[in-house]
Amino acid sequence: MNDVTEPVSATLAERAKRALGKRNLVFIGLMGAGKSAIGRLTAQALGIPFIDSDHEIERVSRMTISDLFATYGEEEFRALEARVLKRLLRSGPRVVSTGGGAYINERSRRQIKKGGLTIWLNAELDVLWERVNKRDTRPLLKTENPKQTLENLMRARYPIYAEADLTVLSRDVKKEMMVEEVLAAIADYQKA
Ligand SMILES: Nc1ncnc2c1ncn2[C@@H]1O[C@H](COP(=O)(O)OP(=O)(O)O)[C@@H](O)[C@H]1O
Ligand SMILES: O=C(O)C1=C[C@@H](OP(=O)(O)O)[C@@H](O)[C@H](O)C1
Ligand SMILES: [Mg+2]
Repeated sequence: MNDVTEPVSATLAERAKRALGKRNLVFIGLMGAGKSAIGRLTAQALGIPFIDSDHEIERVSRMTISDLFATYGEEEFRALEARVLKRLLRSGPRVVSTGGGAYINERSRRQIKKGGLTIWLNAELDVLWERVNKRDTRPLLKTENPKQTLENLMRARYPIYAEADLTVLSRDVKKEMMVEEVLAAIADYQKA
């Protein structure tokens, strides 16, 4: 039990920052859940650096995610993703937003669990679909029936995302409200 009384004046962001300490905060969840967008805003609120692992992968490879998948295939992409994550998670505190498949890959999942506090942005299919169908940047959804593909990924992945330390329901509310809920979840988190 933590018996230190919080000063009443501490803002939610300050309390969350204190609870996070030197750990990284790692966003996981399916495509369209808001990991990149909410991760960036959360880092701003906490006043700590933000890195999106897909962005970092694109920077070091000088290729887009789509081109990486098309040229080298998913397996090579996962190997590169695991290497990049290992480096990004070496020191903290940072907010790291991962791509949707990172936590599903065993090697990356091990690194993520070791490297920080994990937060799953859980979302319903229709919320995700409304968001991802506006863009064609996600190679895994270039199928005949992308909504069905997304649903299949939900079934396969949600039990694994559920291992996260924290879960917040991602839905169509203002992004600032999502950030508040994320900060509250961190501030309230007590590891057993
Ligand atoms: N709470 C929200 N309300 C409305 N749109 C959102 C919300 N969160 C994210 N988005 C939008 O949904 C799209 C997908 O979000 P993104 O952060 O790229 O998801 P992810 O990185 O999990 O795939 C983006 O256009 C983003 O601006
Ligand atoms: O779910 C996945 O396997 C993927 C999700 C994408 O990231 P977002 O979840 O940020 O869209 C990106 O890493 C790649 O297209 C693969
Ligand atoms: Mg993203």
